[in-house]
Amino acid sequence: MPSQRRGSTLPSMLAKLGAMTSIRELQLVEQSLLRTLAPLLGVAETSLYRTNEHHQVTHKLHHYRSDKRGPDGAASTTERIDDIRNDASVPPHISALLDYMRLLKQPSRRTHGQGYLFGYPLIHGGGQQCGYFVFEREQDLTPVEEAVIAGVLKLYTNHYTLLDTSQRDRLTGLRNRYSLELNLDRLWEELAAQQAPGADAPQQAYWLGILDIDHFKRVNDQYGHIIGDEILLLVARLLGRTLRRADLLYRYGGEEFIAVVVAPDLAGATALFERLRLAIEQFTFPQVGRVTISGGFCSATPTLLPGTVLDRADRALYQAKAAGRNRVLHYDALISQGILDEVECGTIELF
Ligand SMILES: Nc1nc2c(ncn2[C@@H]2O[C@H](COP(=O)(O)OP(=O)(O)OP(=O)(O)O)[C@@H](O)[C@H]2O)c(=O)[nH]1
Repeated sequence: MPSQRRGSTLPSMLAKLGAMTSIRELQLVEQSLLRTLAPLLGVAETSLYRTNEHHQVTHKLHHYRSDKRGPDGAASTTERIDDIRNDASVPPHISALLDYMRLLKQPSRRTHGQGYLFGYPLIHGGGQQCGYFVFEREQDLTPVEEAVIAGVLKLYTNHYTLLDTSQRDRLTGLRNRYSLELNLDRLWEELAAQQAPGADAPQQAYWLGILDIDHFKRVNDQYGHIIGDEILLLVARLLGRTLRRADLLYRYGGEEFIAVVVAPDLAGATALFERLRLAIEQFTFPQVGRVTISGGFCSATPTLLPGTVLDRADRALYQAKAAGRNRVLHYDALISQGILDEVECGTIELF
C-alpha cells in the first residue's frame, strides 16, 4: 500500500477529534475515527471490523483516501467510505490477525508484502472487545505514532461507549427508541441514495415490523413485574437470535419491539417475520409457559417518510391483534383485501 502524504498537523488532528466527539450517531463516529487516523498515519486505506459478543464480524468499514494535485498545482484529497453490513467475509491474513488480537487482547503487527499489517483491538467500557482497527503501511510505526493511535482509540472508545449506553434499553440491552430515530434517518438517506439515478450501490429491500407481546398486562398481573421483566428479556433474546446479522432490533416501548430487516422480496420478509413469531410461540417460558406475539410489517421505502412506514406497520399490528393475535400481517395485503384504507398521513406519534 503506497504511503500517502501526511497532511495532518496537531491542530487539524485536534479539530477532527473535536468533530468526532460532537457526533451522536454511532456509525458516523466510526467513520470519523477512520477519517482522523488515516491522514495521521499517512495511509491510503484503513478499516474497522466491528464484532458481536461471539466475536463474529458484523460489519466492516473501509476508508480510502488519495491525495491529488490539480493542473494548477493545488493539492486535494478525495475520500470514500464503504460500510459493509451484509458480507462478513474477511481475507485470511486479516482474519488471522483478528484471531490473534481476540486471544491476546492487545495490538498486533506483522510483516505483510512490502510492509506491515497493524491491528488494534477496540475495547469498550466494561472491558468488552467489540472490534478492530486495521491498516497496512510500508514503514513501521514510531513510538510517538503508536502513542497517538492508542490515545485516539481511547478517546473514540470512551465516546462510543457513552453514546452506545445512551442508545440502549437498560433491561434488554437492545437499541432503544432514540437509537431508532437516529438510525432511521440514516437508513432513509442510504435508501434514497441507492435509488437515485445513476446509483451503482446494490439494491437492498428493507422491511420494518412492529412486534408486540400479546396480553402482556395479564402476565404482569398474574405473575408480577419481575417475571414480566424476565419475559421481556427472553423475548428480546429470542428475537435477536432469530434475526440475521444485518437486521436491526429495537425495544420501541413497553412490550413493543421494532425489527428493520433486509429481505429480497415480500416472500422473504414474510418468512422472516413468521420465524420471529414462531420463535416466541415455540419457546416454553419459565413459570408462564406459552407467550405469543403479534406483528405488522411493511416495506421500508425511501419515498415514504419514516413516520408513515411506522404508522403502516402499526396499523397492520392493530389488525393482527384484532384478528385474534399470534400472527404477523403485511400492510399492503390488508390494503388489497380492503381490510385497511390507505391514508397518507400517519397518526402514530413519532419521536
Ligand atoms: N414487567 C414490565 N411490564 C411492562 C414494561 N413496560 C410495559 N409493561 C407493561 O406492559 C403492559 C402492556 O399492556 P397493554 O398495552 O394493555 O397490552 P397487552 O396486555 O399486551 O394487550 P395486547 O397488546 O392487546 O395483546 C402493561 O401492563 C405495562 O405495565 C416493563 O418494562 N416491564
